[in-house]
Amino acid sequence: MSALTIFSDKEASEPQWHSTDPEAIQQQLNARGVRFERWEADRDLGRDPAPDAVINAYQHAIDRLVAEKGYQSWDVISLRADNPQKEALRAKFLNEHTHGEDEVRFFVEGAGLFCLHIDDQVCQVLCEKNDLISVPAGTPHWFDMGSEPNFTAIRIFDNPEGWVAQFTGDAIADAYPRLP
Ligand SMILES: CSCCC(=O)/C(O)=C/O
Ligand SMILES: [Fe+2]
Ligand code: NI
Repeated sequence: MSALTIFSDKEASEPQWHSTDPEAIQQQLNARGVRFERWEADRDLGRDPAPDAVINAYQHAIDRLVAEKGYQSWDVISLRADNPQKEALRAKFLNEHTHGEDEVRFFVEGAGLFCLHIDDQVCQVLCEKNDLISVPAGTPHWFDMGSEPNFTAIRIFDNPEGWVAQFTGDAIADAYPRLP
């Protein structure tokens, strides 16, 4: 179940707010400039889907986002617990970073934890299958896929190059809860 937990960025041990209600989550995130919607990820992709198969299955969703916002490129990130690079990839995304464009992700399988550092708060969004999230350009954030990753997400970019990040060098992520 999707969830949002909000902390102060100075106190990681005691959440200020928590909900699993999609409407309440949406309200809190929208108020901070973050788009959060429940879309329909209803295509059967098999156990380990090839990126092209995921794109083909969800071309209609990509087309909708491109028509709305003019996005220029997209790719698929899909990780399973048997991926030999899972620890390195987990560590990479656990570093706080920003992008020069909105971070648009459509979860079509599994789950992952987006942690958004907005003003003086940290918003931890547990994104699950069906969730569309768009984090404004320049928002410091990190992402936890957990020790046994299991998710497939379509990433949509506002540039032709795809994923480009600037790491902030702030170790804030180390203080906050992670997925098991
Ligand atoms: C579900 S996408 C996770 C990886 C990524 O693209 C990113 O930018 C995390 O912050
Ligand atoms: Fe990111
Ligand atoms: Ni909960």
